[in-house]
Amino acid sequence: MKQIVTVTLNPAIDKTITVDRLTVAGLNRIKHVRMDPGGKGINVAKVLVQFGASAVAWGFQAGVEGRVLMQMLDDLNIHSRFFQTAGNVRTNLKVVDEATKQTTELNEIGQQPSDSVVQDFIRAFEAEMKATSLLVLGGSLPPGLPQDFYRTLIVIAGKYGVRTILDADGEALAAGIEARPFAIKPNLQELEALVGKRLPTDEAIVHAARSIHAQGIPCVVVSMGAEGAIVAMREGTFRARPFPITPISTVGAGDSMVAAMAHCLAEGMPVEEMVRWMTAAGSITASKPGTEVCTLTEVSLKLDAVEVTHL
Ligand SMILES: Nc1ncnc2c1ncn2[C@@H]1O[C@H](COP(=O)(O)OP(=O)(O)OP(=O)(O)O)[C@@H](O)[C@H]1O
Ligand SMILES: O=P(O)(O)OC[C@@]1(O)O[C@H](CO)[C@@H](O)[C@@H]1O
Repeated sequence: MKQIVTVTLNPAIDKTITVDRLTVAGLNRIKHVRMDPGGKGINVAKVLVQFGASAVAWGFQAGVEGRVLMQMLDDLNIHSRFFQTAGNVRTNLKVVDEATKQTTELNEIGQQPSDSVVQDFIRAFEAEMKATSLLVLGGSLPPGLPQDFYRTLIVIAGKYGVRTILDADGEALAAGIEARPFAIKPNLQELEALVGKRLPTDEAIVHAARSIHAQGIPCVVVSMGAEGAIVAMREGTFRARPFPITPISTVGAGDSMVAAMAHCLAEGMPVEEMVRWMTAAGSITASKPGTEVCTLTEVSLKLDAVEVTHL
């Protein structure tokens, strides 16, 4: 069976700190700290490993934090290929406010990979596509990489018949879409930025998702936090509503959706089932601390609790 490759060009160590109530411009005493390997493609790989899929995480890494990150991936039994560059992997701070149940994210900009390492990456990536069925591209681009870097990778993957799921935002998403990835998964804010207007109703979101689908993107998934998701595909447009949870940290919820999509595509599952899997995976991850992700058993048990409507 061919593998799934996830790419995290700007990985991170996620440092999640919990405070009773966040006081801006005041002293905050930290109750709890946890560290997780982070970055969108890495989170997708974490879920896929839990699901028993054959996945490899690719990207750039640097410095002491890079070594710590590689050790964290090893500890989670995640196969990886990270190209070493100068500097240090970033640390992204996630501040959980227990009183409001809100998380504030402070993400570093990341480390610029050298040109020669980028060229090495592209060469090896192209070779790897021959053994790959599905590609997941996730997260921000590190400084120095052109905004159309994802488009370049999608074009290379396409030469080998590899389908791509793209989870990015801003210019990287807009440029990536030009290469016609198989799927995109913007959250609502990212979709609004992409279409350049507010989308205040389900009808407006459906219209925007369908119009992007009509531009040649087979699967458009719009994630909407506690409101669930809207999915536009050839088979139809679906509205998914999750079961209620107590959100602990929503960090990685969107990545868990992407991972569930990759899993379902690899398994050739029917579209409506895929919508169920994606929603359940996102919601279970949102109910876990830090950047901890859902497991196969947890998701399987909750599939029937997701409400899916064919619009
Ligand atoms: N508070 C919540 N209650 C129930 N389900 C949730 C909640 N937050 C997230 N989810 C689930 O996770 C999915 C993805 O969430 P969201 O739209 O916040 O993704 P995202 O913004 O891409 O997240 P991230 O970038 O942090 O991974 C939702 O579609 C939903 O199924
Ligand atoms: O700064 P980016 O690359 O946009 O997002 C990075 C990040 O916030 O995304 C993941 C959650 O989706 C976290 O693990 C990680 O810290």
